[in-house]
Amino acid sequence: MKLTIWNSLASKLLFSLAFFSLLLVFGLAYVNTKIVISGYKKQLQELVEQKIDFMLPQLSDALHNDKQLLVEEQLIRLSSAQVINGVRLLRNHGRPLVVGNFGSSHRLFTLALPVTNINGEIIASMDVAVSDRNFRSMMEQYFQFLAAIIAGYVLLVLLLLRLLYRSFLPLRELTRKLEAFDPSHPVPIELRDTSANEIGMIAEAANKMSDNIIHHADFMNELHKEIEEGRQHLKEAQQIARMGSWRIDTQTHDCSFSDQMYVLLGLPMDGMPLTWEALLNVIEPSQRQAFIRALENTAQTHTPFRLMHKLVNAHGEAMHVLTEGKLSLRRDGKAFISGITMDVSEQAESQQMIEKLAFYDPLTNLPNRVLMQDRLQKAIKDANRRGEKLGVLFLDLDGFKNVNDTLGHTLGDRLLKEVAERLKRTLRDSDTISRIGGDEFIVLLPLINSEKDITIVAKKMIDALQERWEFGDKAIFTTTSIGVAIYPDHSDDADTLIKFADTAMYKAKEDGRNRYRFYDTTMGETIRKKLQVEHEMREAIETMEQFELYYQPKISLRTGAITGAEALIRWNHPKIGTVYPDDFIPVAEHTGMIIKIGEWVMHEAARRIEQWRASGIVPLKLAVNLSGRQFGSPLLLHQIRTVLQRYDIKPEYLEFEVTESVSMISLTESLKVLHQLRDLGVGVNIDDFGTGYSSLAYLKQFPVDTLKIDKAFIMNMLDDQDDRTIVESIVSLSKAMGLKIVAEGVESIEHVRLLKKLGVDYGQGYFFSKPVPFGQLDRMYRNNLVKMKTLRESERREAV
Ligand SMILES: Nc1nc2c(ncn2[C@@H]2O[C@@H]3COP(=O)(O)O[C@H]4[C@@H](O)[C@H](n5cnc6c(=O)[nH]c(N)nc65)O[C@@H]4COP(=O)(O)O[C@H]3[C@H]2O)c(=O)[nH]1
Repeated sequence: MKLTIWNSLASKLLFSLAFFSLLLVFGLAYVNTKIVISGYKKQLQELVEQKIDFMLPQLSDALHNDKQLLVEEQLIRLSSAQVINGVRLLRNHGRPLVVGNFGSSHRLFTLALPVTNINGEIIASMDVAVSDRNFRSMMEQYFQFLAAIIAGYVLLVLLLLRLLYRSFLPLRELTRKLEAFDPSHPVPIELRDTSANEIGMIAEAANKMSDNIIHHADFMNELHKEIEEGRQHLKEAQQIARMGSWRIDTQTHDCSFSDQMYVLLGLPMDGMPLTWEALLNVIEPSQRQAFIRALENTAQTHTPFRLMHKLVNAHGEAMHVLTEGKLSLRRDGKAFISGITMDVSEQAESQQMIEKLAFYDPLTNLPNRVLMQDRLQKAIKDANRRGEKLGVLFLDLDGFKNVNDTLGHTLGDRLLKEVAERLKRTLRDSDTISRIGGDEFIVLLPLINSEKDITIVAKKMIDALQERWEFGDKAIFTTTSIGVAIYPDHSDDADTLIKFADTAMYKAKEDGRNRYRFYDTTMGETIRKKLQVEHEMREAIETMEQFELYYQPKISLRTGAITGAEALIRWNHPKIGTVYPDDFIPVAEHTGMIIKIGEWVMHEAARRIEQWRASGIVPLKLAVNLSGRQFGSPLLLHQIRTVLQRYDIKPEYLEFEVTESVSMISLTESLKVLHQLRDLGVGVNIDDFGTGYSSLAYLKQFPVDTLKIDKAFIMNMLDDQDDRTIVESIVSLSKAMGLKIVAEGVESIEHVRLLKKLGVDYGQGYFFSKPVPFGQLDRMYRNNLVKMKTLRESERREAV
């Protein structure tokens, strides 16, 4: 509403006040003037009447007596009074008598009086013209006074109006400020007039009110901020927790959802309300009924519900969710179910993962020991019920540690995965393959009738695992040892069966690896002994005093001369006596003690070479065996260099024997080490050739000059045509490749004859000499030198 002069209360008040004040003033002035005038007139009349009364007896008398002059005199005297203009006497007889200026316009009023005689009879009437002279001056004074009073009054009114106007000014300011007052952004009204009057009180009240509103607005703002922060916090919390909240009307199924719920369901937040049908649609069809039932049950029984179920959201993402809801009543009495839905896919996956980790090997995805034990127990029960046997096969890869040490764990892991795959391909679905740690696997073979069944499977596994493994440019050769225990033959207890299979596996390793062994009762003792050996070997390698190198000479089959010797370690055990390398090298290899032992062997052999040289004899070439772990050790080259330097011997007097299987674990790595050895100037032989299934094509790349044919072939070649064929082909191929050949295990003259016939260069075996202590070798060598010298001389003489 616009404030105008017409609707302004102040202007109305002011105008009214001004108008009524003036009306009052002028009214009062008018009345007062009237009173003053009438009072004055009355006074004048009384004065004139007094004068007339005073002269009236003489006038009456004069009239009565018709004394004209006296009458006139009387009238003149009367008219000479200051307040009388003139007199006119109207007699009953005769002409009117006028005295003075009766007709003057300055007459205030005319006083008509009867003139009576003493009898009371009217004898004349007299008109007296009362002068307005005094009246005028009196009235002038009166009006001046009145004007002064009115002016003063008007001034007073004006002052009052001004006061009033000024008093209303704060109200105008208040109006303006109230109009401008914005409750959403309130600012203090701050009216200046706070004087102690009604307006001041209003101003003060308005100030207070604005302060209160500001305070309230501040409070509301804070509250709003807090609510907003709370809402934001809730939103973020929902985002972080991947949790949406919702509300569903139990009757109409009208839904309302939080933003995160839309996100969760993969639906756009375009203002379109989410419907009950849309919600049901994303729930995994098989779980929809369960969801509806849970809601209905909550609506009926008022008990909260908690449901784990699956969703497939609008983006097609499947997720595990946890939905919880409870019944709530609105103020209007309507019931709805409010709740939350949380994406627990990660937790579900973690849970699955935990369960998987608890029961499965993460590398190969095979059952782990826990699950295998559980399955074994069940399988035992089944086998018991059906009266069948059950095979427990304990597998351990041969030389897996070498793979890990030389090629790294990544490749080791790939190998294990591949092993798992090959085992799966080899076995039936009903068989359980488990990895129980490291390179150890356990296979459960149910439905077994006899040992023969197990033997077939064990062989199949050995065959499957000894094939070449190729990983990029790396080819690995490895074999497997398997121990077998059978339910109920060996035990009816799961743990015992596993333990027995493990024991049998150790036996398979001891017996040369790449084979299987069935458990028998004597094996336990062997294992115990093995642990004992390990313990005692640890003590023995502290000083190395219990160890001794034996030497087995290598003989030239053409000349019969000793051309070298292989250093073979012996452990002179204080209680047991001589312990042969086959009984402790695998343990030393397994535990890593081989590195220290191998270093000692190199030193010992080098010391002997140096000893020969010092005594003036051309040293024999001594061959030192390198196990897989030594071959892959980064210390190997350093150790060899140290030895060569320390004993100051020529590298050509030292050679190293690496078994075929070790050298073939990884072609790339082996080639690298073999080249490094050749660069040092030391010789390298491939030992036990023929057992490792290596291809001669690979061998061609090896910087080696000698092959040692495994003694098993030599020892059997006279009786076994296959072995003989193998020997023949190794010899012919080696010759074609320009390699020297050493035949080990030469036990008889027949061996020698055949080997010579085949063209083998060197022989090593019991026929020539068993491994002997250095002193003995030394004597043999010196005698041989003499013999050779004599032979050469007689040959020379014969020639001459
Ligand atoms: N039946 C029969 N056997 C014969 C005949 N000629 C030699 N032998 C035996 O065959 C083995 C030859 O050594 P190897 O094949 O390198 O096989 C060696 C070698 O691989 C390993 N070894 C020995 N000494 C060391 C060593 O110092 N370091 C490492 N790493 N391994 C060693 O122990 C294995 C066994 O050594 P030993 O028990 O000394 O057994 C020796 C030797 O005594 C024969 O005509 N008939």
